[in-house]
Amino acid sequence: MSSYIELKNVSQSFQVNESKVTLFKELNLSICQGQSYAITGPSGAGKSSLLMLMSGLESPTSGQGAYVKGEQRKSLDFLRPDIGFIFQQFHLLPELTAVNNVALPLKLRGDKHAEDKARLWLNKVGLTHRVNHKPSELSGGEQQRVAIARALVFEPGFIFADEPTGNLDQQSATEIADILFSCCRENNAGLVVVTHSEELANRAQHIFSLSGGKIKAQVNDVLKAVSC
Ligand SMILES: Nc1ncnc2c1ncn2[C@@H]1O[C@H](COP(=O)(O)OP(=O)(O)OP(=O)(O)O)[C@@H](O)[C@H]1O
Repeated sequence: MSSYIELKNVSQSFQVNESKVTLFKELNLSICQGQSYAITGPSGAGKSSLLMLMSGLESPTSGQGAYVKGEQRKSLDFLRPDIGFIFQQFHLLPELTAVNNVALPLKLRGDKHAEDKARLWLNKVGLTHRVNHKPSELSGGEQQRVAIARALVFEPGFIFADEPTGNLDQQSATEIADILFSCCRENNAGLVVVTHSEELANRAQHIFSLSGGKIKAQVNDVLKAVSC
């Protein structure tokens, strides 16, 4: 059963001291499971804020978000068990080895096979030889591979990635993008990537350009995009 995230007439603003900062007004968009999306736009346009709204981790000032699964339409609060997050700074737990970082989300869900599954995912992202290394003993690209394995290990319906290649050299960035897009495709996960990289954005089936509080949605003609 395919599912999607819907944002309807969503606006976001912040009160900072005496002044009100409006990031965007009345945006409408959908994110479908199994499809890939990039959010681009200038610094400060509100890309990360939009990612937080889509994932249900923050609430909009006005408008509604919904998580639609077949006939069921729920609030975005119900999306939480079904999302994985990847950040520019990796955010791995420094005291845990790669395998324990990846196993953690499964252990928190009470999965008895957590470590076996974590090893399988580290194998998929090409880190079989680094399973017992701690983050400080890994390169930036390797840490991001661990973060991808950790985000995908419990097979969530949606993956959100905020500048996942921002800290990496060109070759590592390309390898990470290959792994991220192919793993999401294999798992039929929806993928939303915030990026300043045109190269990364062009890998997505849909591109949202956010600027001046408005969003422009484009379908990537080179890749096959389908509606939910
Ligand atoms: N909780 C908050 N309170 C006040 N202002 C906020 C809050 N969250 C974000 N902002 C402001 O909203 C603006 C947009 O931030 P956001 O991180 O979403 O932009 P961005 O497009 O992702 O930028 P960048 O490309 O530089 O990462 C910024 O000016 C930021 O300071």
